Amino acid sequence: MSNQIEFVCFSPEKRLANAINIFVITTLFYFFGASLRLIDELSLFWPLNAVLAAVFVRNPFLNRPVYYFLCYSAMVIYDAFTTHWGWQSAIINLSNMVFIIIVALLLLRYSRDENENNWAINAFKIFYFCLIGAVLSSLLGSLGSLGPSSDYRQFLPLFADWFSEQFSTGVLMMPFLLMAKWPQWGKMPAFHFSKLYPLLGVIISVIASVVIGGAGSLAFPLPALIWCAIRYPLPITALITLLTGGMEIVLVANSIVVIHHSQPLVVNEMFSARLGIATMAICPLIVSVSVDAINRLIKQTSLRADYDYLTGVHSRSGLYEALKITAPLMHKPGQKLCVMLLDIDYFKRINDNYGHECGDVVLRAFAAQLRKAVGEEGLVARLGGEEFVVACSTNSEDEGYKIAEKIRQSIELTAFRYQQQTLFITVSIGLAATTPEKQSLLDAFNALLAEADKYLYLSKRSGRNQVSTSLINQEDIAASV
Ligand SMILES: Nc1nc2c(ncn2[C@@H]2O[C@H](COP(=O)(O)OP(=O)(O)OP(=O)(O)O)[C@@H](O)[C@H]2O)c(=O)[nH]1
Repeated sequence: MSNQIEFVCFSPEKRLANAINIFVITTLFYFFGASLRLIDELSLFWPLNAVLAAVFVRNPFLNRPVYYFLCYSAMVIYDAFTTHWGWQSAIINLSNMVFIIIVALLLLRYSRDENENNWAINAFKIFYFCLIGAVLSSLLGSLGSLGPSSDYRQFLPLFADWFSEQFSTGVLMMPFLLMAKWPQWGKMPAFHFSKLYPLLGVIISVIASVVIGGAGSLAFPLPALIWCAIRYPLPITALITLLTGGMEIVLVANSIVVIHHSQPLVVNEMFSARLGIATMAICPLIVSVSVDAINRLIKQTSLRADYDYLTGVHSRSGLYEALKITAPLMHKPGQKLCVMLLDIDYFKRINDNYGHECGDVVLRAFAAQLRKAVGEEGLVARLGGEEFVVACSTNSEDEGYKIAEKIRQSIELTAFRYQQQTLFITVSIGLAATTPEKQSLLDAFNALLAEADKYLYLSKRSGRNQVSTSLINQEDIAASV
């Protein structure tokens, strides 16, 4: 579980401060929960357990018996001062501790190492761990509430009340308490009103629950909440979900959302149930739409892995993108498109003699040298291994040949360094050029690449470290370089 907001009041070194703070937080939230209590000593919300479980998860160093004991003491002392003191208080508060300890330990044991991107998995875990914690603590709590001489037929309703409260408060609060982080105001994106649509959707659907009523109306905010999940960061979604869930519980408890009777609109239970089911049915659809969008994004991203990770020059797909988008803007009508295919000579020997890491260093330096020689106007890409391609627009074939020869010479003269070693390499180049008439630059490039490949082969066969091309009188130009 990510530890994004440190609870500044806790630190592994300050044990006394930790003890005092644990005591104070327990007392404060006990007071808060007690203030919200309704009938039968059960509360509508009992935030204390979720808050303390989150404190223990976010500060793993607090997970020691002494701090658990302090929590328990604070609860019992609060009871002693405000209501009653005795075995019933001891058992009921023990049930609180059961929830806190079980949920905290399970989350620490199974979720601590996962990063926050595993939200879906963590959310499931929070759900199940709260379920386990709520069942066990409610068993104890409802027994404690009943007392020895009570009517045991009351046990089930008491357990149901206790359980539903513990479980719902835990599931609603824990995600927010665990994911919350301070907003980074400096990095906030610009505000657009459209960003509020999902939140407005939640508000409108809660209002619809009040107006329409019935059991199904409780599901009305679900699609808008999923919309929030897609549009907002996790902590914000968790906060909105917490507020919406809390609001719904308050509305039902106060009969503002009536789930048993018809409301101002003439509705029956079936109407509400159908609406609720339809609302829920659309949620998987929303999720699937978002998953589809993510998949398309991933596909697009992998297609547009525009740069080679090792050398920083274009990858093959990046080069194609550039030939489609940027190169046509720079290529003037009548200019030549020159394509050079380059292959480092005997590169395998570098790997064999100095290791693969040295090979990587040489590839990186080679690519940098290539970019320098080609300049801003030309495109450089790594096709794979030690094979590179250069595409540039020139005013004549001679100019293309001169660039190729300049590259060849600069590589030959460069001292490549790896650790204490100084290495010299050479490169073989195949060159092809044409004036693209009706063809697109990309089509012309593909045709030239095949031709350049043939001349590269010729360069290799003729002894390497040379430029081969059919275009011009190479000796004349070489002499002029
Ligand atoms: N270090 C490193 N080596 C690579 C990389 N990609 C391919 N190679 C190596 O490049 C070498 C290419 O060897 P060959 O295709 O035999 O060519 P060569 O030794 O350059 O010989 P010629 O091309 O005939 O002059 C192989 O040893 C590959 O393992 C890489 O990313 N890093």
